[in-house]
Amino acid sequence: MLRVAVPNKGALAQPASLMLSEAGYRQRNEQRDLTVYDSANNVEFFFLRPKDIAIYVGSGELDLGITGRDLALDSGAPVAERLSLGFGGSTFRYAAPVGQDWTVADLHGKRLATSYPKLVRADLERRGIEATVIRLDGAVEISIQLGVADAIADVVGSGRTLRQHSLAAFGDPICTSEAVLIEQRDSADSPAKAQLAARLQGVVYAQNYLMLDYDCPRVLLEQAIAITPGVESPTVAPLADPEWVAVRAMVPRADANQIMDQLAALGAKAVLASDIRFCRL
Ligand SMILES: Nc1ncnc2c1ncn2[C@@H]1O[C@H](COP(=O)(O)OP(=O)(O)OP(=O)(O)O)[C@@H](O)[C@H]1O
Ligand SMILES: O=P(O)(O)OC[C@H]1O[C@H](OP(=O)(O)OP(=O)(O)O)[C@H](O)[C@@H]1O
Ligand SMILES: [Mg+2]
Repeated sequence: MLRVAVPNKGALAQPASLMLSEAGYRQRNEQRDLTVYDSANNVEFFFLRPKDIAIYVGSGELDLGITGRDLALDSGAPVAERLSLGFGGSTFRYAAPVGQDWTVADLHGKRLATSYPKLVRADLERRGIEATVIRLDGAVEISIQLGVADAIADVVGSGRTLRQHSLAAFGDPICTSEAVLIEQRDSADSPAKAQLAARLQGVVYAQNYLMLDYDCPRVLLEQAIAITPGVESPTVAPLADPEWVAVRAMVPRADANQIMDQLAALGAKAVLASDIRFCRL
C-alpha cells in the first residue's frame, strides 16, 4: 500500500486535495479526518500539518507527500522533489518597515523574525551575515511593531499582508516556492509511486495546456505546424474538401490567444480551443 501525506490546513490544503480528486483518488469528506484509505487504488492518505510533511516523508514512514518547496527546504529533511504541481506559488523574502530602504547586508547585527529559521539561517550563512534569528510560529509581520524584531523573513503571496503592515520586501527572494510532490531522497522507485506521480503530472498538464482544433489550407500546413508543433506532433486529418485539412494540437494555455491570432493571420479557419480534463503524455 502507498502512503501519501497531504496538507490538512492552510494555503495548500484545498488545492492539493482537489488535484488528488482530479487524479481519481478518494479524499476526505470531513475536515477533521486525519486519514483516508482509498481501497480502489490501494493508497492511504494522511492529512498532516504542511510543516511536518517533509519530516514524515524524509524519515521514510510515508512514501510521498505534497508540501511547499519552502517548507521542504526549511525542514532540513532528506527529501527530493519529484514533481512541481503549479499551485501555492509564493516567494520567501526579507522585509522591513517601509522607508528604511534596507539591503540584505544591513541585516548584520539585527533581530530577524521568521517561522522558517533553517531556511533563513542557511541564507544568512551563505551571505556571511550574522543576525539573531527569532523563531515565531506565524503572524510574523506583526513582530516588528511589537518590538521583538527589526526585520522579518516570510512568505509573500499577493503582498497584501506586507502592505497592510507597512512593510516592504528587500533583496532577492530567498526562495521561489510552489507546491511540490516530494519523496525520500535516494529512495527506490516503485510502480505505485510512479503511478501516482504520473496521474498528478496528467492533471498538471491538463491545467497548463489547451486542445486547439482548426481547419487549414493544405498549402499552409507546414507553416501552421510550425506554430502548433504539439507535444509529439499534431494530428492532421483530411477534410471533404481536398484543399483543406483539420489540425489538432495541444498548446500551452498561457500562449493560446497569441497562437490563435497567428493561426488566424496565416489563414486558418474555425480555430477552437477546448479544456483538457485529464491526460497522460
Ligand atoms: N498567501 C499565500 N499564497 C501562496 N502560497 C502561500 C501563501 N501562504 C502560504 N503559502 C504557501 O503555503 C505553505 C505554507 O502553508 P501555510 O502557511 O498555510 O501553513 P502553515 O504556515 O504551516 O500553517 P499555519 O499558517 O496555519 O501555521 C508554504 O509552502 C507557502 O509558500
Ligand atoms: O502576500 P499575502 O498574499 O498577503 O500572503 C502572505 C501571508 O500568508 C501567509 O500567512 P498565513 O495565512 O499562513 O498565516 P501565518 O502567518 O499564521 O502562517 C504568510 O505567512 C503571510 O503572512
Ligand atoms: Mg502560514
